[in-house]
Amino acid sequence: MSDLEIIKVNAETPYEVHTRVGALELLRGLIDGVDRVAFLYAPVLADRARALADELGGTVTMIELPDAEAAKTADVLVQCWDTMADAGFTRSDVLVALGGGATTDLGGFVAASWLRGIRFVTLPSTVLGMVDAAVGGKTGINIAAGKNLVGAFHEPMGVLCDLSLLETLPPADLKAGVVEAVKCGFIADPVILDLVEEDPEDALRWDSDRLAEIVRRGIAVKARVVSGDLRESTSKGAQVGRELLNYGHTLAHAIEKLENYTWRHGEAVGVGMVYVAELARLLGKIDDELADRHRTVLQSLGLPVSYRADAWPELRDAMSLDKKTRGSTLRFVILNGLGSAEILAGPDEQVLAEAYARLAS
Ligand SMILES: NC(=O)c1ccc[n+]([C@@H]2O[C@H](COP(=O)([O-])OP(=O)(O)OC[C@H]3O[C@@H](n4cnc5c(N)ncnc54)[C@H](O)[C@@H]3O)[C@@H](O)[C@H]2O)c1
Ligand SMILES: O=C(O)C(=O)C[C@@H](O)[C@H](O)[C@H](O)COP(=O)(O)O
Ligand SMILES: [Zn+2]
Repeated sequence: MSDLEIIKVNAETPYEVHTRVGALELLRGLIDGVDRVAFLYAPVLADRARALADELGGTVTMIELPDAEAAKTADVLVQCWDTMADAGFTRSDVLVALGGGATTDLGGFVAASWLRGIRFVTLPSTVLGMVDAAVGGKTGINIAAGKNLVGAFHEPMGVLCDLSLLETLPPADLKAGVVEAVKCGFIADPVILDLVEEDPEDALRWDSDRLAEIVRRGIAVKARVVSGDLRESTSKGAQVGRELLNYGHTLAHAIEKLENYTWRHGEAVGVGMVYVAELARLLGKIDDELADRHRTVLQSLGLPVSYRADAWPELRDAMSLDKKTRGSTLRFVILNGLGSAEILAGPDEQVLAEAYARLAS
């Protein structure tokens, strides 16, 4: 057994993240004795969800969500509340969310908001969900003004990453999920970058040992960072707390908004990381080798590294509502070395535009 097969998150109530083929068999034991289960799932996983629900026994209310980002809306949230009210869900009941990051973000927010918070379990079915979204308790929805602007911090009671679910994941989604692990490589664990660079094709094989190690290392970084700053409240001066995990996300969320959420989150994060690498290079914080490595590792995976040149004014506008912004001061996470980051607060507008010009196509 890999020593990263079970990773602990030190939340107020600590919980475990299990990552292996067959991890879903732990679900029954995890929620043993619960009266009612709300089982939320992505449509593509309907058969798997029903089979799992049958194994649980007891009263299970099945809720099929719209696919992908269409699940992360206020309308869907209200529909879930209404269904849970009809089924009489109480504070001792549990919600289970099976799907990618969109499903677990919405499911987590239903759990956070129902009766002001009930327990929930995440069963991520994408690489991105396993490495990132299902762990750490950020839950929420998108609104017209931007990505994840409404939500809550609410930790799951357990996370089961069953690697066998990745067999049916479309290659483009698998690839986009690896980006969040690459992010963890730049901010904390460069071995992840080595693993991708040594054999990018193998890194994208759903059943390779390499991908399993990349996923587990990504989870380990996420678990370590959130355990130190659950509510993203401790960045001070040079000390970067949970905001570290937001590396590349300021521009990424702006791109997602402009694209009406049709770009995959991971693809946008890749471009966002190239952007902050250009910012750091311009400011003399990182050398050319490290800045260029962002492009080369993403390109080796066949991921985008640029965006439309004419989009800058709209992107700049959208970035103002980023959650790291304080007052009117825009803040970015930038590297000052491999595996080492700092907060860049209120950068010069010309530098921001120049960094964008360097990645624009
Ligand atoms: N809460 C967090 O900390 C956090 C972290 C990272 C990302 N996110 C959020 O996660 C979302 C992106 O997650 P995602 O990339 O998993 O996208 P997603 O949930 O939209 O899933 C991507 C696609 O894969 C399909 N799919 C999922 N599992 C499958 C499987 N096993 N087989 C076949 N198809 C499958 C889905 O139906 C969907 O079409 C974004 O909304 C992002 O903001 C949240
Ligand atoms: O867990 C975190 O913290 C992250 O920032 C992880 C990100 O990968 C993730 O996309 C998160 O949802 C972004 O958070 P947001 O607060 O910028 O919406
Ligand atoms: Zn992300």
